[in-house]
Amino acid sequence: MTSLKVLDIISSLEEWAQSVPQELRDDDSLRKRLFDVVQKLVSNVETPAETSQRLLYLPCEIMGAKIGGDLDIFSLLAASNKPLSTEHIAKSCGAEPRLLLRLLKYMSSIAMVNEADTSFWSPSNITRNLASRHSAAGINHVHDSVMPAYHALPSWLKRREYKTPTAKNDTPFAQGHGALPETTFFSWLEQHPYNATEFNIFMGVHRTGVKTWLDHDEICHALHNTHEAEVKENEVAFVDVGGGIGQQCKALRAKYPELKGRVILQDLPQVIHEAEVDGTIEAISIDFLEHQPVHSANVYYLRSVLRDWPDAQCRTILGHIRDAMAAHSLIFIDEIVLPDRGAHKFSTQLDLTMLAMLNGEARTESHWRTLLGSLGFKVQDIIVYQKAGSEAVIIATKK
Ligand SMILES: C[S@@+](CC[C@H](N)C(=O)[O-])C[C@H]1O[C@@H](n2cnc3c(N)ncnc32)[C@H](O)[C@@H]1O
Repeated sequence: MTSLKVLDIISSLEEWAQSVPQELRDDDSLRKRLFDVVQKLVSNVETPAETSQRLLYLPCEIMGAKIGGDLDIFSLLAASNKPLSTEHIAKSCGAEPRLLLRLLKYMSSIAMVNEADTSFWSPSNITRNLASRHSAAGINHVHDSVMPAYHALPSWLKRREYKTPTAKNDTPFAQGHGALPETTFFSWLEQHPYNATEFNIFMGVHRTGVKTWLDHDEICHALHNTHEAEVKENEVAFVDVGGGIGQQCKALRAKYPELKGRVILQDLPQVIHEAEVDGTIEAISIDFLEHQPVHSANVYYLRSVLRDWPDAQCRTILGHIRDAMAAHSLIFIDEIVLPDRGAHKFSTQLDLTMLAMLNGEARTESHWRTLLGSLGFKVQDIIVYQKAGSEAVIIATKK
């Protein structure tokens, strides 16, 4: 007979599944604890048949999200103050009602939308999470650019005898897309403007809702100390190396409008072309594998850049920066710093994605220290600002 305690816990969880208690909404650390424990519990109680159901049909989830985004179903439902009929949604997105009903039934079975009544639909928590242009860009990027690389990874690893790649070419990405081995993800984007736009939008906001380096006092303190000590009007306060379309430069200017000195965004020409910056930020096209044209800046900042490259290319990129640094310059490496044990799924799945896309890698703390030490950097601090994803800023000077 089932014990009363187990029944009580199940009833509470059933209640919470209907409506999350306010306490959990208000306290993010409690919410995260519940999120982690429920995931662990599911994997501990599932049967072999349930494990198969979960794993074998996993790609259907991203497919469902892609189709829902293509048809604008999520934003339509999220904006509506009453449940919408299948016919109403069909009219709005141009799909055949009979087919749309099948799609919506799948989406509701995984809580991507809510089945309010027979053939009537309302938004769920996931619908709202997926309703923005930014979420759509992430889904489009993974579905259209990343999935072929995931598919190729197992056979690519077998062919390469399960060894860490050392070159930037011959990637699972190139194999999966049927491209020439010398094609890298970044060179491929030049020929695929739609994918480039989705990737750049996704990069700008891929951490929406989570803390960033600018939310952390110790990191900002390091930035400010350098700033007060060294920067005059026309000196360089901050360079975002491989900064994409400029989100972090803009966030920095917004947080510190009084910051003196130039703020510079650097990226490939085709990305700089799409940069969304105003007159307070200078945008410069560079190839960071070739050179670092800005000398003696206060801070050289690299976010999610070095994970894209094997060690050899990281050495080249970092070597150019080191040569451009003055004694007072700091380098801020905003990256995954994996713990030696107990890494979270958010960072290990990113590590495999970097391997599949770019022969890249998420590195452990000891790996970072060895790499930076051998290049003539002195690590001053490693500040973890997002524990689950092991997101940290490594602050270093030139030795
Ligand atoms: C993963 S994205 C990170 C973008 C940004 N730092 C962020 O966190 O949102 C890597 C960036 O490196 C840029 N990149 C790749 N190869 C480059 C190169 N050779 N020179 C300069 N930038 C490059 C890409 O265009 C892209 O914007």
